[in-house]
Amino acid sequence: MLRIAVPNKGSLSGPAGEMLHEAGYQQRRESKELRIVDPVNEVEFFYLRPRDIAIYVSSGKLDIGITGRDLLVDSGAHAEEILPLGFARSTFRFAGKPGAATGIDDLKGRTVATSYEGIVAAHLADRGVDASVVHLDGAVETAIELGVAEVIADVVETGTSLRNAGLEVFGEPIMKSEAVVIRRSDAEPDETTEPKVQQFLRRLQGVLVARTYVMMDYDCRVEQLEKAVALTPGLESPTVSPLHNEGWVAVRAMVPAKEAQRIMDDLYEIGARAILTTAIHACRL
Ligand SMILES: Nc1ncnc2c1ncn2[C@@H]1O[C@H](COP(=O)(O)OP(=O)(O)OP(=O)(O)O)[C@@H](O)[C@H]1O
Ligand SMILES: O=P(O)(O)OC[C@H]1O[C@H](OP(=O)(O)OP(=O)(O)O)[C@H](O)[C@@H]1O
Ligand SMILES: [Mg+2]
Repeated sequence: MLRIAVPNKGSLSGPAGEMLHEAGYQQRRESKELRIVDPVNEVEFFYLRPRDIAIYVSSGKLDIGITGRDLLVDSGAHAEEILPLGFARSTFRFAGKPGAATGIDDLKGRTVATSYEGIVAAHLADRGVDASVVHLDGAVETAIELGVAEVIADVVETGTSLRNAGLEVFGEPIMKSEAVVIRRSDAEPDETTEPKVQQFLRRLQGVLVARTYVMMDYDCRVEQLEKAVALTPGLESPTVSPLHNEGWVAVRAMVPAKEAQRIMDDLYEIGARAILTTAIHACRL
């Protein structure tokens, strides 16, 4: 049975559960459940604090886990990222009152408050900046107003929390994060676990593809086929089938969802008709 760590709370928890559900795995029915077994898929899910997941996975007691890249790096645990998942995207940045600092060199001798002490201390050390780091559990934006620190380093998504606290980012982004699947760094692939891990990754990749692509179908004249195929090259190559009316073909290809409307306009321009897009619910590439 594959043992997988899933975030039990916070920004990662909801989207991780949804992705696993879309990938066909049973998920817990209520938020207080700490572990469940999915007997059909032979997987056991452990619902753990996102911050602890890399530590469990590095211990080797759990095979893989879902966490944030920033949390993985911050933990310093002996685990590595094996698949980015595209949700809980954020940037990790320094911020302060307007004009408080313009770059990392201004932090010398000052105090930085953060929930990600590992990332901040390593970043400062890398750049040879001698500053103090104060660890806070959350709501770090308030630390400046209350005089605990002059500068903070925190997760920024929309920037609303910083704006509400009258703070501005400064310096280069420290890191970009998103949800990731992790496993122990020196995991020795064994014959029973490895195929299950690969199957799990293929299922999640299938969800990612189904979220990013749509299926496009259209009819076009044979003379326009090369131009049409250039607009919809598909992953390998599009499917082209004859139509009952001679001189016409039906074409089917996957296209990026974000570009679907533009591609439909371009296909129409070159004479394609009956252009349809449909959602993809699951996929194995
Ligand atoms: N507003 C946000 N938008 C996107 N990702 C976020 C946001 N806040 C936190 N994250 C990401 O979520 C992970 C942190 O999860 P964690 O559950 O510890 O914090 P949280 O979402 O702030 O929840 P809580 O503070 O309730 O514990 C990190 O990978 C972080 O980058
Ligand atoms: O740029 P934004 O869209 O405002 O998002 C970033 C904020 O979201 C998270 O806070 P959360 O609400 O989880 O509270 P916390 O600080 O207690 O973790 C994070 O710590 C930032 O404060
Ligand atoms: Mg938080």
